[in-house]
Amino acid sequence: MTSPAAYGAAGRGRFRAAAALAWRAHPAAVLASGVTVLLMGLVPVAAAWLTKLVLDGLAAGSGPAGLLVQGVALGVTGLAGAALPSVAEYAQDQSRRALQVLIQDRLFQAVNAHPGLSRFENPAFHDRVRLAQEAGQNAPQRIVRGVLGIAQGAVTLAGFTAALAVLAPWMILVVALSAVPSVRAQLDLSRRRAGMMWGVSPRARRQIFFANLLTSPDAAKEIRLFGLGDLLRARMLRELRAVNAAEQGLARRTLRTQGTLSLLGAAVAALGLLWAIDAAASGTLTVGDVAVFAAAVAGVQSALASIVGQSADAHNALLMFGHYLDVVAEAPDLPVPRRPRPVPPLREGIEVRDVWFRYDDAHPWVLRGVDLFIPRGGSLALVGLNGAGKSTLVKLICRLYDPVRGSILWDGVDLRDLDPAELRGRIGAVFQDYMSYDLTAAENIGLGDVAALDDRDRVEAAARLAGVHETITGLPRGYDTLLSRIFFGDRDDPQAGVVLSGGQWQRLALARALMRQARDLLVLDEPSSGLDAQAEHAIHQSLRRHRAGRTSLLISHRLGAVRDANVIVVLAEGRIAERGSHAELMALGGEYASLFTLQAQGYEPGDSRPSPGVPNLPALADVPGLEDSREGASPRTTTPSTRSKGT
Ligand SMILES: Nc1ncnc2c1ncn2[C@@H]1O[C@H](COP(=O)(O)OP(=O)(O)OP(=O)(O)O)[C@@H](O)[C@H]1O
Repeated sequence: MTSPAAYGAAGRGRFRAAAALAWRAHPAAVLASGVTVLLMGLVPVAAAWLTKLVLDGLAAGSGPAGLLVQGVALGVTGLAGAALPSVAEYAQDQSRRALQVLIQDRLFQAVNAHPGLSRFENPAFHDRVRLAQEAGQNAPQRIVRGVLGIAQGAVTLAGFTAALAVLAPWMILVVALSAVPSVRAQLDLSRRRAGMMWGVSPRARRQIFFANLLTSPDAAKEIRLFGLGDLLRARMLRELRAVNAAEQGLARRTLRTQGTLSLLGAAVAALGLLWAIDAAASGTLTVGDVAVFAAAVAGVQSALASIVGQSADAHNALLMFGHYLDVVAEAPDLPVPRRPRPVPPLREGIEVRDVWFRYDDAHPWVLRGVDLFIPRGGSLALVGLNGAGKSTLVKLICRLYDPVRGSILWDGVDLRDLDPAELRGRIGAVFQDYMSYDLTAAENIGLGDVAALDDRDRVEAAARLAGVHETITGLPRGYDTLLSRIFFGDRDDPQAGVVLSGGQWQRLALARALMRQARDLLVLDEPSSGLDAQAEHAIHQSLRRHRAGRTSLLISHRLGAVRDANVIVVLAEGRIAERGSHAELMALGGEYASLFTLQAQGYEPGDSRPSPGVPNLPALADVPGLEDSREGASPRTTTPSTRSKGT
């Protein structure tokens, strides 16, 4: 557990960070807020004293002329009391808006600064980012407002304490003592609130996940086909109810605590007032004194309550702000060298040297001592069954993760010694799980090379290479057509989206990678899995011409597409099982040969025999629940499939 001293130091650090941010975002608004809240602290004290002076004057028989100054002052105080809160709110809103921009900017700079993928696959990171976003929206503002509120309460408290010191010093002690349990209870509640929010965070995340799933265009088809709507809705509600139950528990505790504290405060005020009335009856206090006494007791209590409430809120905001500071200060998920070596154009090649990798210590090894070399200008194809580790190896070559053991070398230099951004600047890649951006067709392609985003000639050239140019020119606004399933509407509306087919999206993704055609290494992870046979053939012809003389790494389950690679590497369970040219591997008669033969057989009529070395799948009729129940149905046979995830 954190010690109180360490906690205090952390709290002070967070406060300094929040104050510095607020000042940096909008100094004038912070100054204006400070001045207005201090004046607001003085108003009730001034009003009470002026009221006392007016009442005492009236009791002493002064006429309107004698009380003119006090009356005008009382009016000005009332005006200030009415106007200042609006001015303060305006200044605080200005500060809040400026702070939000600054904070979101820093938060997402920090998120972008992670060069790898591991953080994004870690649920705790997502929880922290979500809380950091929530905290970033309002925590610094709450902290600053809390401190200003405390200052305002302190001014009011000092004024009324002075009044009580004159009229009934013992009452200061009674009111102060009655505030002690309030301070403790509010701080306890604040700590519980921060703990509760962290505790329900995974549930809140799941609730958002289910809610998004229910409206996601990607999921809509399966949800309807499999009738998943009610199940997902029930799961969403289960998470929401659990979050609500935790909040409800805290709300009940807050109600109990605050109810008890209010009763205690009312009892103290009632006792004081009884004493004041008695003292006035016996002539110890004037009528004005009674008025100022009643205002002072109420003022001290409400100033104390406000100080305690503002401290608790600021304390809670400080705890939440900790999540933001943690995310912003988090070290990059992959170590980035302080002085990275430059990444010159590839001269010799890329070497994977005895690479072992697993996603974390609890996971099994995905790659087990992989060695390979992609010479400059050469093409290497990776093949293997699902889960063999092909995409993982590609991600390591792009340094989205670091090998657990072994290394990957770019012209003999370990990737760990290079700047990841510079390295990626030398690579063009399309991944199996490519992105479809709700942007125009031109932007979807141009994002492959941000510097050439507006270079229509290059965008078109990449689109032609990927065989998608004709499709795009046939769209209502050609390259400027918005491609989207979210922003969908009237055809004449420039904001309306057009929906593409899966294969068309895949060609766009390929075109995006081909924007980097001049880069040193082109990585194509299943670039054609969603294409029809004709398109696939055309694309591979085009890529073959395009890849000639360029360094490329190709993954495909369609072995016909990789047969002309210089070297084909067969991965099996994270190890290299075979390597060689197509002819060499066919002559070897191993796994590649059996997979290739099997695929070739798929195009021959009437041969459904399983090939050696390829896992055989059960026939559908052998799978429980999938027996063919149709009467007289002829038995069905299934052929083992090597289709990729993307198909
Ligand atoms: N982000 C991840 N976290 C944990 N395990 C992962 C992750 N990505 C992949 N894996 C695991 O690593 C193994 C290899 O996956 P990988 O995607 O590299 O295989 P692949 O050969 O590309 O398969 P496919 O042909 O199906 O695309 C699989 O067992 C998979 O479950």
